[in-house]
Amino acid sequence: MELIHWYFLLVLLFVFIFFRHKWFLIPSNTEKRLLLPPSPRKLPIIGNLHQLGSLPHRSFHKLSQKYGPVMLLHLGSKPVLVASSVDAARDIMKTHDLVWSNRPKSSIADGLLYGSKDVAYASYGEYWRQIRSVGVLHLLSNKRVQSYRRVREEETSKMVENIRQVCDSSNSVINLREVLCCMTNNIISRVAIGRTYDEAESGIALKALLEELLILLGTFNIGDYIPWLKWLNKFNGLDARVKKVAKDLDVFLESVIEERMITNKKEEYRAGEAKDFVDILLEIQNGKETGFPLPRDSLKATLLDSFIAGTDSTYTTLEWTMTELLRHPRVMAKLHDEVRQLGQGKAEITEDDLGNMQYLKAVIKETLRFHSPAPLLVPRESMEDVKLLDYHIPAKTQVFINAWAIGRDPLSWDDPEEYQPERFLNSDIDVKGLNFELIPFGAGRRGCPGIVFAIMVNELALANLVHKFNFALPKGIKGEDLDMTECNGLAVRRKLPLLAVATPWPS
Ligand code: HEM
Repeated sequence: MELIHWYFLLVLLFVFIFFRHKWFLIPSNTEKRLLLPPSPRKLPIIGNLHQLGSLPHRSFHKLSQKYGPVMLLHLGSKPVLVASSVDAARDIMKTHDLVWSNRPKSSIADGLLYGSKDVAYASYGEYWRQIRSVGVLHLLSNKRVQSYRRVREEETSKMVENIRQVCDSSNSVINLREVLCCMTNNIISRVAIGRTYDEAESGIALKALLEELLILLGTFNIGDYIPWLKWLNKFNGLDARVKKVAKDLDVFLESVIEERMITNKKEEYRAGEAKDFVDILLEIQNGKETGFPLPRDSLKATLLDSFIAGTDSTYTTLEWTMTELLRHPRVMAKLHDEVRQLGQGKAEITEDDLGNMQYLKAVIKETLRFHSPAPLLVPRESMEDVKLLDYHIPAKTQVFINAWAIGRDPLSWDDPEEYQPERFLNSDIDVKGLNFELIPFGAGRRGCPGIVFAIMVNELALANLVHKFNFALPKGIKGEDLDMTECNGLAVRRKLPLLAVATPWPS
């Protein structure tokens, strides 16, 4: 055969192979064997975005009852997996934890956190490993968390005092959200920057600024899912809000750091007072202790992370706990008995007393099961093709793990819709990321490094509240009538703040 014919045949063969896969989409044998998870029908352009609803953890749960515990949605052009079973969660956060250790890009986080230089939003890689080790070893180690005991105890006492003052006034209805939020924010603020919101000269402005930071990070950004629509953010004001908050926060953080560098706060510490995050980060920024330098932007992003990750999630847990206690007088009475017996004769409960309060610990675990503040955890993204149970998951798929649905799965829990702390009394199940039926803090490499801190704040505050007061709902409201509607944000909280009447005990 002439050379020209061979050449012609070769071109034909090449065109056939190329078109078969790319254009005509006829699956090859390998592709035929790749089983993708079931998907609800999607619409052009928006995909399944219309099925998200205002409370995605609930919408996903409903969909998963039809499509199964692993389903693949498309939010705009992004493939998004929803995992709603213990096995799927374990597969992602344990068996294939490394593959799933990336976070999807968020342009809002990029804008607010110096290009996602913090721990929570940083992409997986050497930088994240370094910045996470700063958090785990220097800021949130058990020893360091212990060192902030005085801050927690002082702010808890202040909260009790504030409630007592309202009891003394004629209008004795207390906005519990407000007091719990104020206590938590003051603790985090003192630990991170060495002073409470109101001690800062621009106290009110800082409070509003941090609130706006959390709102923006909880905002759904269409541009992340339908990239060609990101121009919309110029017109709806989102881009401008992000820019303004980032700039104002930067001015504030720079002033905190500059002031510290001039006054060298280290020498001012009173005996027994713990170093705050600013001083610890300034000490290690040259890299002598860590082996890598800490640029100024990373330092500022890390400070912001403590406010973002540590405030709303913590006080929201306390607000849900008080809500459930007011709805369940039996549980409240049992908790009173334990705390008042162990706290007998004490002016206040300290962290030394918490070790024996088994029912108190069970109450907090039950709240985290029933009202996980981060019901879909923090999204992750696969870095390469990976198997999930029997399914093939392509690289760059985002995953939401529905911790809220897993916490209510009847396969794992008896009477899952009942608030029953007793279920944890003779059980080894904990929230630390080893029991995949209870994962309010996630698990694995990207699991929450603030668990010990968060649990200590919650236990101490709850113990002192029930030690010092009897709580009731305002006149005319019964526990069963309490509005339990949720509101979505960075943490899922009650739509309406919790109001209650407190009576000092012993009266
Ligand atoms: C009740 C309170 C809290 C809850 C429910 C909570 C929950 C979570 C969850 C679900 C994640 C994502 C885990 C994953 O992807 O597997 C996370 C990550 C994180 N949390 Fe918490 N958290 C709480 C308190 C705190 C506190 C007090 C701090 C620090 C002061 C903190 C710092 C962080 C950080 C830095 C990350 C990012 C970890 C990474 O991406 O490597 N959290 N948290």
